[in-house]
Amino acid sequence: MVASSVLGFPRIGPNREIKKVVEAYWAGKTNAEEVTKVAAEVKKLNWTELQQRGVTYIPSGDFSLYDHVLDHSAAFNAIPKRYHGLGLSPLDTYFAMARGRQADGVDVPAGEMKKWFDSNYHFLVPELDDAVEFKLNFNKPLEEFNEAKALGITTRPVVLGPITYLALSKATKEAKADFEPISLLPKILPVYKQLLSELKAAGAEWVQIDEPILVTDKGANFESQYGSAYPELVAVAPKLLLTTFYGRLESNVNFIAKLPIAGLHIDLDRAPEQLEKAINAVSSTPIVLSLGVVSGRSVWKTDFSAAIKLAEKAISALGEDRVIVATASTVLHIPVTLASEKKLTEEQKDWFSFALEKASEVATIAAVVSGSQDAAVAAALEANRTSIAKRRDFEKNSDDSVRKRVASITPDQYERKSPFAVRLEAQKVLNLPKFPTTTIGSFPQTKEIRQARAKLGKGEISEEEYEEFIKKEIESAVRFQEKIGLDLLVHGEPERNDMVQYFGERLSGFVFTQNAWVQSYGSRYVRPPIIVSDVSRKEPMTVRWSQYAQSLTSKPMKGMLTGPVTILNWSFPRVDISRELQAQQLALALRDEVCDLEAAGIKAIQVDEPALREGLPLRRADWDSYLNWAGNTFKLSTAGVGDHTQTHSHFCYSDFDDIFPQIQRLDADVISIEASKSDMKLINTFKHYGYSNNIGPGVYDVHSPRVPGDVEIQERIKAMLAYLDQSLLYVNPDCGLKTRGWKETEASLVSLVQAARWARENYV
Ligand code: MET
Ligand SMILES: [Zn+2]
Repeated sequence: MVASSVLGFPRIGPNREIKKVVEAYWAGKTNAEEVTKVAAEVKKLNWTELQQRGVTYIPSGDFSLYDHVLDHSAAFNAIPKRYHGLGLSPLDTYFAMARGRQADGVDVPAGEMKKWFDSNYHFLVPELDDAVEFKLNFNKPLEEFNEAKALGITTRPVVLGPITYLALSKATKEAKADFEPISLLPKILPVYKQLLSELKAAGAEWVQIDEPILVTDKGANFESQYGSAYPELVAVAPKLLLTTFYGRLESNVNFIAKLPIAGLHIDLDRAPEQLEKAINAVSSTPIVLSLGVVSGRSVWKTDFSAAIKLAEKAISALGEDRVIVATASTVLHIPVTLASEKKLTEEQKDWFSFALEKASEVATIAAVVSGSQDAAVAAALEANRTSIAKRRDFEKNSDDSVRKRVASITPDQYERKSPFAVRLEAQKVLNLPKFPTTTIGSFPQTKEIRQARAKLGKGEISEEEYEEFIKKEIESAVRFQEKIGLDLLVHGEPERNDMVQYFGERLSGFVFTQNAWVQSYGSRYVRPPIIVSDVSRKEPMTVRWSQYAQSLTSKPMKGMLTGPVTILNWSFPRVDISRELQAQQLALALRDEVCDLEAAGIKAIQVDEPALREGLPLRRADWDSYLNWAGNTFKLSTAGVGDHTQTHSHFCYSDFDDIFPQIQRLDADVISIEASKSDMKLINTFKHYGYSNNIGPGVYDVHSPRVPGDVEIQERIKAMLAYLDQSLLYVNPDCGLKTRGWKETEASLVSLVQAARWARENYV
């Protein structure tokens, strides 16, 4: 009998229960007991659902109140010094690491957040040095294993593997210059051994140990570490299933198959071609092969026939007992269940499958390849065949005018009319001072704004009343910026529920869900739209609001758009046509919008591409092709304007060092880029590559409620000016302010404006 498994499950709760309780806790409206209680209910529900759907291996230990990498650091006592001795409870220390804390005389910034592999999930980067004293503060997988056991449910605990954990870590500021976190492997292993042996003693048969670093180019560097660490772990652990996901192992499979592990999981959604190599690598070993045939990243229904073919191939080589049918990765990246969607048409619903439905898929596929004669299994197989065939039919409806327009794109459409130096002169019409201050676009999305939007949705207020409300919000954002003395203004984006959803709702080709939330970071969840057919613009999407905002002030107003690559990366894309083609369609729609904004008198237009970096393939060999089409689509969307129009772009959340030259290639007149949390690591990048257009590295972290002082901002400006041309430096925060409150927004921006004034006086 072939077993089935799910590698990890969304931990947000079917109705965003975790967000609600955690935010209430932060606001002082509830206590730690209540948080634990709600978390227990969500875990119970997840386990029960997976059990009912017939999944053989159900994950535990993958739950988190904020981030599973942060949980791991807290459990292993990798708590940076700045959080010691603050007199906080363990839970408050944990949240201080996650989001900083500024209360009751305590003032500590949050840790750095980075994108988790090539996804839109963010993890807290562990900070390590030789002084770290690893010890097991708590055994989360064990606690959850026992929690499930008490409910009568046997689970397979999930642990983040030691090599991936260390490879994702960074050195603290205090670390020796040549310190590499991986050097701590001998020091961390005893703690892993304790964790694993406790699981064994508690009766866990298997443990899932996640080592996704193996699908990146870095993975191969760690061959000797895998070779030394895993035999030690295996000696004391339950059976270890080493899991790799999000990409291909390439030759790493050869050394991994030599480890004394009991199972190996490979991602066959992202890399179906690696099956054969994996079978060959494990065939002469006792290793069980877990086949990731059901995507954990896509919301489209799995084509059973393709999955079955892969599974049958493995079974014929290894036998039924050595094959598991699994999700390709955790299904954390997709919404909880299709059952919550009441507004999708029956046709649309039939195309998709969310986390719970994917669980049913793995169970069904496993049953089919085990030769099940069950009528329900046969019916599910038949239903899948019909759904897939219907979707294939639908895919034949392409929008000919869009396809033709894409096919006739010419190279000159990617380029601005004149080089930057000429544009810089022409853009003096904006009348900006030296060190221009600006923000990234959004202002606080207050309760009032969310309520007004909800009321409009429920029909409790009319379209006109809503518009009046938005106008007032824009007006007060404009007055606020004038009052504190910002130079280049924004309208504040009060009309936008989300920077991608807003555009998706106005373009053809998307469908929307009501409750399909996925975790982006901590309590921030997003509801990505789904691209289902060719994309085009029906009418201008933002011009009216930008024009209105500009009419209120004599200062220049930035138009604000989300770029093609970000819309694509933060949506669930189609899987029947290439991502490149989808991005081109988006770019043409945005190009029209950019030109319309210019025609409406908007002198500066920002096209945000925060997700450009996360779409970067995990293997360097695949980078050029991605960067080429992604960069081109950005350029296509912005290059239609005249020299006097200032184009901006914005990037955040990630390491930009390695793609910095590509950002230069985009040729935006101004870029703003997140910089404050990575300890100004970007500074080194500037030193290395330089930058020739205007640039505003963020001077403070907006993902934390902490308020920076003006001297702190001055220091950052000073540091940046060591490598950047003072005539090209902009002063702005790291990102938009939508998740912040007004109080801290005002205090922080006042510091920012003061710091820019200081710079004007000190750099003449
Ligand atoms: C995640 S990047 C956000 C950019 C957007 N313009 C904002 O300010 O919200
Ligand atoms: Zn941003």
